[in-house]
Order: sequence, then C-alpha cells, then structure tokens
Amino acid sequence: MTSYDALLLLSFGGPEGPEDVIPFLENVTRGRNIPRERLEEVGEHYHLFGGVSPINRLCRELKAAIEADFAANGVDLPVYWGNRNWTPYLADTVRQMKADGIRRAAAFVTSAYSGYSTNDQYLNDIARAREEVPDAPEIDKLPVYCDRPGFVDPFVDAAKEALSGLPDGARLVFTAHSVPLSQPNREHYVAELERVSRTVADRAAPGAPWDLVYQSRSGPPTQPWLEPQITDHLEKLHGEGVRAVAVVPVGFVSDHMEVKYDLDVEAADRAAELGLAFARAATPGTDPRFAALPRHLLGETP
Ligand SMILES: CC1=C(CCC(=O)O)c2cc3nc(cc4[nH]c(cc5[nH]c(cc1n2)c(C)c5CCC(=O)O)c(CCC(=O)O)c4C)C(CCC(=O)O)=C3C
Ligand SMILES: [Fe+2]
Repeated sequence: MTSYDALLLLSFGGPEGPEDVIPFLENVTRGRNIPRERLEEVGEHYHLFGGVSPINRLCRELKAAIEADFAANGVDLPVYWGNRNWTPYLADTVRQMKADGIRRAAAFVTSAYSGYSTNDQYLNDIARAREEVPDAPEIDKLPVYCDRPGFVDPFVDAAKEALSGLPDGARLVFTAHSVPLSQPNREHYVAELERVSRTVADRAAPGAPWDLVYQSRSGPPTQPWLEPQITDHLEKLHGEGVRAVAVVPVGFVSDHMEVKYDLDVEAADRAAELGLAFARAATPGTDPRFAALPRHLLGETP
C-alpha cells in the first residue's frame, strides 16, 4: 500500500520524574523569549503531578494502538517513536532506524494543524535530527489531519458526552494552545481551528452558539498572543448569564499537561469560583478511529 518501510510517531516529549522537570523546560524554551517566572510557574504544574507529564505514557499507548491497528489490517510496518524535547529524543530514534536498515519513513505527528508550532517546527525537528545521523533515512511528515474523520469524529462524540452531563443551554467552548500573533502561519492555524470547531459544534449541538478560545499562553505580557484566554472567557460568559460550559480541547490530540492542568485544574477552578457547571470533553487519545489515521494517511501515499 505504500513505499514507506516504517512509521515514525513524532511528539513533544515531557518529564517522567521531578528531576526531569527543569532540564525539560530548558529544552522547550531554549532560544525563546519566555520569562523566568513563567518557567517556575509551569514547573509547579508538573510538580503537582509528581514531576511526571502524562505525554510520554500517552505516546506509548498511542504507539501500541497504531501497532494493533496495523496488525489487524495487514500493514506490516514497524512503528518508531521520537520526541522534540525529551527522551526518546528524535535524533536517537533516527539513529536506531538507520541501524535497523530503515530507508524511508512516514512521520505521524501528535499535532493535527498547520502553523509554526503545530507543523513547521516538527519539520525542523526532522531536518535537524537527520543532520545528526550520517546517511539518515528519508522522513516525510504525513499531511495535516485536522479535518479527517479519525480526528474530528472522536471530538464530536466527546462533545456530546460532555454536554449530556450538563444542564440544557450549556455553551460549547472550543480551546487550543495560544501562539504569538507574530508567529508564522498563525492565520492557517486559526482558520483550521475555526473550521474544526464549527464542524464539531454543528454535529454535536446543531444551531447552538459556540466559541473558540485559547489557553496556556506564555511569553512576555507585552507580546500579543491569540485571545481570548479561556479563564477570561468563562468570566464573560458567566456575566452574560451562561450557567454551564462544555470545554472541547480541539487543539490537542491527547490529555497531556496543557489539558490536565490548564483545563482540568485552572479552568475548572475558575468555573467553580464563578458557579459555572463545567465539563471537559475527552481528546482522541487512543480512540481506535484516531489510531487508524496513520494507516489511512499512509494509504494515500505513493
Ligand atoms: C501550538 C502549541 C501546541 C500544540 C501543538 C503540539 O502539541 O505540539 C503545544 C503543545 C505542547 N506544549 C507543551 C509544553 C510546553 N509548551 C511551552 C511553550 C510554548 N508552547 C507553544 C505552542 C504550543 N505548544 C508556544 C508558542 C510556546 C512558547 C515557546 C515556544 O515558542 O516554543 C512550554 C514552556 C513553558 C510555557 O511557556 O508554558 C512548555 C512546557 C506540551 C507538553 C505537555 C506535557 O508535558 O504534557 C505540549 C504537547
Ligand atoms: Fe507548548
């Protein structure tokens, strides 16, 4: 079905113990203009969870789910996994692929959208890792998949499920990671987020109002980022008489720290203070429809 001889799962990486937290944050923010206080604050989020981000476990589970999907559908390709910011580092994975005789791999990235942070930076990661490995395998990133049923359908079900536990008239609030307004290709990222949010809203709660908001901003306060921030938005909705919100994290593929802290702790606490009923929709995670996406995308490659 394809001329690729491996699939590479490419992700962000996260700490797996308290001693990893600072070195991980240093890796993420190297060469970037992130205030020291923001780093200390984010470090605390990780320490609340024992210094362990869920993201590496989620990647191991997704890798296993993709392998199961391949096996069940007669796709005989090995699956490798590498990260940008923590072990297993991508360059080490590429070195292993080379040692195993892999010549040409397709990369499935744990980010569904166009834009710099969500696409271009992963292309840079691949280029940099390949430069570190003599005679490295070719690696092509699979296409942006935010509009694919394997990504959208699990969110539709999750949005319905979140709404089902809330009183009538609950507002659907879609959320994604904020980025600086100056970030290259930001307009593509935003256009896709709006499109996915509209699709999910139309299917989960036809005709009901919905909003797209942002979370997890960092950077200096003087630098403009995508807004509104979810916590400010919850206050605004409350002021308008909304009494319940279903938050749907369409910007992410799994329940990593930006979801487990910034939504399940920070946004949920703000909602509780306001007296807003709050439900957070699940992310695709290891949904079999999501785990089948790499196979579907590979099926379209020459
Ligand atoms: C668009 C986007 C995604 C979604 C696409 C994708 O999934 O890739 C994403 C995902 C993630 N971001 C993550 C963690 C962090 N991101 C940071 C910083 C930043 N993120 C940015 C954007 C995004 N980030 C930006 C513009 C910055 C500023 C610095 C820079 O321009 O790079 C910082 C530094 C501290 C802070 O400022 O928060 C941390 C620790 C984790 C891991 C979570 C875990 O451990 O479970 C994940 C999945
Ligand atoms: Fe981030």
